[in-house]
Amino acid sequence: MTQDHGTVAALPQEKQPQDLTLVFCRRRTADGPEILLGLKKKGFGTGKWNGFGGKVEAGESIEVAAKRELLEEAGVTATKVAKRGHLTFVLDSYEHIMKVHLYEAVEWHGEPTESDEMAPRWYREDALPFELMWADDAHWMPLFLAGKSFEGEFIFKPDSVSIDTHWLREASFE
Ligand SMILES: COc1nc(N)nc2c1ncn2[C@H]1C[C@H](O)[C@@H](COP(=O)(O)OP(=O)(O)OP(=O)(O)O)O1
Repeated sequence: MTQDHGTVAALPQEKQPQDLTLVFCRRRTADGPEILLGLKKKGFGTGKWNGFGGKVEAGESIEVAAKRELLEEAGVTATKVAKRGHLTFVLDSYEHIMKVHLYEAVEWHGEPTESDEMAPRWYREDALPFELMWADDAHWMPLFLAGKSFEGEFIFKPDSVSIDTHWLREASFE
């Protein structure tokens, strides 16, 4: 794990924070564990494989928002989720500082179904398409897959593709 904590650049003053969610479902198969990713079809991050999530709406709890976005985007109902990450993202191409609340769906049901926003697909956890995912994912996903919880900040370069500075550390959300 990279430990740049303390050396990361100051967050931009002109951007307001915005809460977003990101949820991952997992399953065990005869070939090993798999994780559900979705190909983003429109909006921010189009063309990337990611978990399911979006902005928390006014008056909505973060956990309710996480479950709502999973249902809207993948047709999957989560009855129990566990907070696994708190990640801050800063990109020139996004007007807010993203505060992303990352969850694992611990209990869920429903067959993943394509929506207007995401096309879901199960991936083996040892064969994730990191080259088609956000650059930060390669840093924290190993912690997620190992069952750990974490927090961190990722400040992207002006291209909004590669990471300029970051820190990442294990954390507890109990
Ligand atoms: C920059 O790095 C990122 N990495 C990862 N793994 N995920 C990210 C990154 N930046 C954003 N995300 C996630 C956070 C959210 O789950 C989505 C973005 O949400 P979106 O803009 O699609 O929110 P919605 O409310 O669904 O959008 P609409 O307002 O268009 O309905 O990406």
